[in-house]
Amino acid sequence: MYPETHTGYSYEECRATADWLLAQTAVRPLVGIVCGSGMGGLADTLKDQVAFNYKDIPNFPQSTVHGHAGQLVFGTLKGSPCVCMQGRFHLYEGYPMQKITLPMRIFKLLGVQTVILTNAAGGLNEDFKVGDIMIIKDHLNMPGFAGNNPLIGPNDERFGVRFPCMSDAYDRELQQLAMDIGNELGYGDFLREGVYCVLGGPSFETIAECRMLHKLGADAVGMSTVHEVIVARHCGMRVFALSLITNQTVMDYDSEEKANHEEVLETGKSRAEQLERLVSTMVTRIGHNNYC
Ligand SMILES: O=P(O)(O)O[C@H]1O[C@H](CO)[C@@H](O)[C@H]1O
Ligand SMILES: Nc1nc2[nH]cnc2c(=O)[nH]1
Repeated sequence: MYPETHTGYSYEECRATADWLLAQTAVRPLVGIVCGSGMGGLADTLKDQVAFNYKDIPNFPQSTVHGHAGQLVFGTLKGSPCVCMQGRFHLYEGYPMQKITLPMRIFKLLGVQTVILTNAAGGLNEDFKVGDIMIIKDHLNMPGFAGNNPLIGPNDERFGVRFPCMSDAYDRELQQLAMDIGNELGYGDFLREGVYCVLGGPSFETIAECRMLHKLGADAVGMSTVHEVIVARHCGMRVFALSLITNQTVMDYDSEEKANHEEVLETGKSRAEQLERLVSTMVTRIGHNNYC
């Protein structure tokens, strides 16, 4: 009934991967972090690191994109136990959605309660500037409109329900916490909130596509995060996500601007310090079991 590419990994295979990792580190992470393009420096801020190359982890895919190192790093952030993906997987790398989202189920089985995702995105909102950090409050799942959802296939109730709710995908308390911390850190001038739209990539958008996405209510566009969020919410983890606006999308036929991955990585570098401080401060203030 379900094509092979839709079956993903079984609960037992996910459990085996999680148990393999747990056997090799004493860290019991409550927070899982995913680093966006050019934002892998976040993982370097973890103390007492135990790092695994993706190629050594049973069932894990490999990172193929420049700016995604391909390591799973365990450690502590100001005393809080964390696990951090230094490099994520994207649909355009040729992996099925069930594979690019596998790490979310591994996070869950490692004991993670809160997932923090970061990404590089093109700004669609004309009020945004390159270097702005956008707290994601909602998403538009374009591949989902075409029938591509990471939860397609048989549902294993040990992970979650068949029809998970997504109107509360992005935890509102965590959004407020990020806004408060950002303001305390003096980031008010470049801290925004908005709607992230995912496309399959790897080609960047045409001018007509950018205009359409903006009209549909998207503030930023990228090629990741949403699938991970859906799987993380399906298995009951809290989610916080942010986009670094690495480039302004082209909306005007007279513009000479051209989207490119080098600019994306450069902007990542130039905001690395602030991003790391925002995320690490959040980690120290997130309460578990009783929320914030
Ligand atoms: O979403 P992350 O992984 O940050 O990467 C973003 O940057 C790349 C394009 O430059 C695409 O992969 C896009 O999704
Ligand atoms: N799709 C898309 N992804 C990005 N990632 C970083 N910038 C962009 C962009 O402009 N478009």
